[in-house]
Amino acid sequence: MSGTAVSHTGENGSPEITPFGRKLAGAIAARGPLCAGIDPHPGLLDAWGLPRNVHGMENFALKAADALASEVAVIKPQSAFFEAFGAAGIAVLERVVRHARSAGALVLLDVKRGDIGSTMTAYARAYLGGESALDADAITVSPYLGFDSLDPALHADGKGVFVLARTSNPEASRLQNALLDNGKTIAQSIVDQAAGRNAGAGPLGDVGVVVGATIPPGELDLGELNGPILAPGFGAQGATVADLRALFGRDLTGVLVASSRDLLRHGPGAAELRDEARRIVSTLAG
Ligand SMILES: O=C(O)c1cc(=O)[nH]c(=O)n1[C@@H]1O[C@H](COP(=O)(O)O)[C@@H](O)[C@H]1O
Repeated sequence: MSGTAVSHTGENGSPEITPFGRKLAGAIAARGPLCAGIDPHPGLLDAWGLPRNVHGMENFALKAADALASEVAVIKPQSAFFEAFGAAGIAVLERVVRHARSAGALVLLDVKRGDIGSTMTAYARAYLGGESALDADAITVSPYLGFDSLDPALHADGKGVFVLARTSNPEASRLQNALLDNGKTIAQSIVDQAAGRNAGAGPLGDVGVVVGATIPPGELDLGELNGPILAPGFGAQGATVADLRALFGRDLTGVLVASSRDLLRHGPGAAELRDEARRIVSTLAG
């Protein structure tokens, strides 16, 4: 279930790469649909009794990864909090990514990248290229340079993307619910383009979308997506399990529920972090 992409030998004898969607479906079946965010906020460093410097951040991030990566399906480090410390912070991020993958979690690196195709190729190499020190299983991407500009990341073998469609923040609605000339909202058009890439894949395609758990039900038609949905906004941003069910339906198949601050505030004890992760998974199943 971990980041190891090559799992079988294909008919022609060459290694067959397990698609990200299949790995994710297996991870969710085994561990539940929780995506644990690792967001080393200054306020959380204070709460864990750690200094607001790169050493405190390193201690926080490695402790959180160590406690949670053997428990949850997906670990989502938020790159911004690591980048804030420059090269030393990126070095910590590299360790977190490696450590979480080797403990059996899939790593969704939250970098929200998006650029013209040739630059996107470099981003894909940085985050989804097997040779990179930041090689993750999936990344978050922004489609505002055009969905097809994301192609280099969409074509990375065995890797996944989560495309921002309808984000959890209150400022998002005006732009993402704006109507295109075909009468669809921008958010719906992004979902539909992701669905086009996932057609025929099973059990889940590799192209996920980000839909905030905080948005009102009924805005989006996700019925044809055939891919995973990352739902941030649960916990610290106010969304509840009832909100998730109202938005995505009773059975949350394919929905990866993300929590960062609300989960991490249960640290620094590893047992407390794991207990809280288990509690969330059981409420999502019930
Ligand atoms: O892509 C994301 O993960 C994301 C998308 C979105 O719509 N809203 C959102 O909050 N996020 C990220 O999810 C995390 C939310 O953290 P908490 O609110 O502390 O659970 C942050 O790392 C955000 O950058």
